[in-house]
Amino acid sequence: SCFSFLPLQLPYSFLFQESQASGLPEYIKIVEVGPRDGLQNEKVIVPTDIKIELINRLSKTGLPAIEVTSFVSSKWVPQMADHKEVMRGIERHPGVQYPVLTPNLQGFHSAIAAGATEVSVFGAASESFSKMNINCSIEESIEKFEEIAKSARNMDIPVRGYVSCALGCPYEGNIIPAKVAEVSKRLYSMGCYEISLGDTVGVGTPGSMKRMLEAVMKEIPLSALAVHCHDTYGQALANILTAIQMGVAVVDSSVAGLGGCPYAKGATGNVATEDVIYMLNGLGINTGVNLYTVMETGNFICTALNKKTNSKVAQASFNTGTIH
Ligand SMILES: CC(C)(COP(=O)([O-])OP(=O)([O-])OC[C@H]1O[C@@H](n2cnc3c(N)ncnc32)[C@H](O)[C@@H]1OP(=O)([O-])[O-])[C@@H](O)C(=O)NCCC(=O)NCCSC(=O)C[C@@](C)(O)CC(=O)[O-]
Repeated sequence: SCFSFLPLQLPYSFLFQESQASGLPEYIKIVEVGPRDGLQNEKVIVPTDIKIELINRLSKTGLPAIEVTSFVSSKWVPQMADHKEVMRGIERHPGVQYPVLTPNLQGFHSAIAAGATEVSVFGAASESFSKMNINCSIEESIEKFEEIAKSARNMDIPVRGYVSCALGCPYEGNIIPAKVAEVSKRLYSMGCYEISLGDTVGVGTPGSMKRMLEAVMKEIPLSALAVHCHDTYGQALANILTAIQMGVAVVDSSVAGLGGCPYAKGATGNVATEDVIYMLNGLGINTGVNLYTVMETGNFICTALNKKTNSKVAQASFNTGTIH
């Protein structure tokens, strides 16, 4: 193509296609979940200094939020056992949020002691998944999250809320949109500033995304919604496009498409951050994130893990030496 000789340093605004597609948000916030969701499923324990360097590199890309680690039981998720060291070891950039996962008060207190200034609680719209993931029912999880929300409020700590299995469950299959809306509403009502709707197994399609969002949007303002898509069935970008066409302006993604949930067998990684940025750049939507530095960071972590990137954009660019 005529762009094949574009120097990599070219301001990427130049690469924006012309139209600001009407009706789409002008700015989309990307929440990078690679260091947590991406790494948690790695079989081999990733050295703590690699995790820290990954986060430090991501902090220089313009990403507004980077999920650092999880304050969960190391018996359940051994990869996150170094949560304190990672939280303490990273360089924090002004203006970047560094949330961490906390399933209960114990996790919340250790997160705060390690210097966390934002936490995420993680519930599910499926009873079976809740049990397998955090060893309690949805109702019991809400009680634990309420305790976190209360303590967090007293300390001015923002709380984000996840709803897993929003488009399907690895154990129960279909999940009805009304259940997703109900759990989302409870998290929002207890003070979660944002609800991230997780397609944990990556089985959703634009059709199920639309039906689910229509139900959730009746209960929660659009400005408080995020989507978190895994790409198991190759539908993640289509699902994200559907969500942003409906006005959702926060998208979770993982550098190099790393990841998978340890309690959702067979589920692959999150949608790759590189691929989301490329799509949004093409739509003329601002993210403030530099695609090249994210690709370099993807290359860093894939080399460290001795893995191939799952980002199509990174594969294409490294194959041709260009970015179109
Ligand atoms: C929630 C628990 C802890 C309950 O686990 P439990 O066994 O029911 O906990 P418990 O309260 O009965 O305590 C048992 C032991 O765990 C310890 N414990 C208790 N709490 C903590 C804590 N916070 N941090 C560290 N240790 C903890 C506690 O101290 C005790 O230790 P022991 O006395 O036996 O030595 C457990 O089930 C767990 O750690 N689960 C991990 C779940 C997880 O991290 N899943 C992956 C993230 S979710 C996800 O990926 C989905 C998402 C968010 O990305 C969105 C999407 O894609 O859908």
